Amino acid sequence: MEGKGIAGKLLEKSDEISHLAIDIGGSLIKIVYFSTNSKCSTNDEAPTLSKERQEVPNGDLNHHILSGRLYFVKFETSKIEDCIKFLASKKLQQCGAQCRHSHAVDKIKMKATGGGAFKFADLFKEKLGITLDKVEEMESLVAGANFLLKAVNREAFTYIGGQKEYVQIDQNDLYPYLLVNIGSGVSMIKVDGEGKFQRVSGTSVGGGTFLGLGKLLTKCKSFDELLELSHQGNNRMIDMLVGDIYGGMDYTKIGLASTAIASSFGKAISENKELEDYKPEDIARSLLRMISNNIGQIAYLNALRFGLKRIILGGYFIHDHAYTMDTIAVAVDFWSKGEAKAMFLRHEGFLGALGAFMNYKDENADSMPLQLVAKSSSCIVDRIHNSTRVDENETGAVDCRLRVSSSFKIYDEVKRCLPI
Ligand SMILES: Nc1ncnc2c1ncn2[C@@H]1O[C@H](COP(=O)(O)OP(=O)(O)O)[C@@H](O)[C@H]1O
Ligand SMILES: CC(C)(COP(=O)(O)O)[C@@H](O)C(=O)NCCC(=O)O
Repeated sequence: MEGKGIAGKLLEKSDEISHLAIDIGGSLIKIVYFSTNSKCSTNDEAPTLSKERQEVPNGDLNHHILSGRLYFVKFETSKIEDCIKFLASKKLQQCGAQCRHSHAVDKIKMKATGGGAFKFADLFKEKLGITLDKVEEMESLVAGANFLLKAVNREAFTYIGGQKEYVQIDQNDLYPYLLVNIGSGVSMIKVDGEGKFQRVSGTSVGGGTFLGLGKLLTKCKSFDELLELSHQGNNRMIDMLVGDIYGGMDYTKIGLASTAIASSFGKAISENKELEDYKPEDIARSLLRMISNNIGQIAYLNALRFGLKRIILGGYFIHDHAYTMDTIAVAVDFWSKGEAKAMFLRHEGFLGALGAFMNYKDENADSMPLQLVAKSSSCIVDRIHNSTRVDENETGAVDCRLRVSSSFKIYDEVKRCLPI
């Protein structure tokens, strides 16, 4: 990863990283960083920044607006060494070193969330001298989702009949909603406002289950390979359909079409076949459908439980994947009889990291939360739709402005965030 790939290229172009937050999950590490795209100075002076003094709504002139971009990078948690190398990469260290002041190494803090913020705290300290400043995982997911829904243009969309339809949600009509985060496992959170939420349910049958079972059953080596394989498959070869049980007929009395799945993987019981007799692509398809369907159903039941009409889906499992989104959306629509809507997010995998990022405080301004404002035309890098290969370690950079107090020096934050 070091020096290679999109993330490496981005860093070369964007030397001035001011804030960086990390979400270390069971499967993936997600990093969000803000960069002003300006050069670090070569002496101890503050770097030249493209900052403007700008009047803010409350008449307070003591703030700078830093223009820049939010970048999104991911690594596999099992390859945490790559992530450590990335953070310690020469470019970052150089920038930190050039901006060096008197901060003690043990003062360097980085906002971090996810279980790995606990599990790998010692590793970060040992390898990078960074203390992980932990932000609670559910709190981060909610803060990240709220930010995206409120601030980023063309972020939320519905997926119906193979079509994405972007939804601009009225900020006054955002709450309540059900946030369903499909990571290794699944968390379901009822969100009632900024910082107002309750984790109402969850299931251990999630993204980790798909990848774990998929690897065992198909010999695929990676998530992308498994998704790609699922494209070519036909789940009917393995799933037992209503028609298989009802002699090709619909079960009209209870509203089940003959093509509906009666039992996921059900055909495998009735035939005298071994695993090798099934095509890996059919298994992958059936597995993806089973897990997506199940999550869609549990999400709907929880929405029903609390009278929620809007279900927002996040987590890297979704991965902008057409079949996954379609299955979940159809499941929610089917069980709710059209009453509830499933919505997806462009930056679905980065809710936790974004939320941890939002947790930075401007220590020069009475510890006010940093104010991050996405520019209106923030869809910089659109992802390849209908493809399972969004292979770059980076997705959809977002143009942003960061409002900080005038006494804030960007290099202070660089020192706080990065190894020096
Ligand atoms: N490149 C990848 N490697 C592994 N899993 C991936 C990858 N891309 C997507 N996934 C899916 O995303 C899930 C992890 O989602 P994520 O939101 O990052 O959860 P976590 O925080 O538990 O790591 C995996 O279990 C897998 O289903
Ligand atoms: C424990 C977790 C919050 C960890 O988050 P993750 O790394 O999976 O994103 C999540 O895996 C989860 O909610 N699992 C489901 C546990 C349950 O409710 O049964």
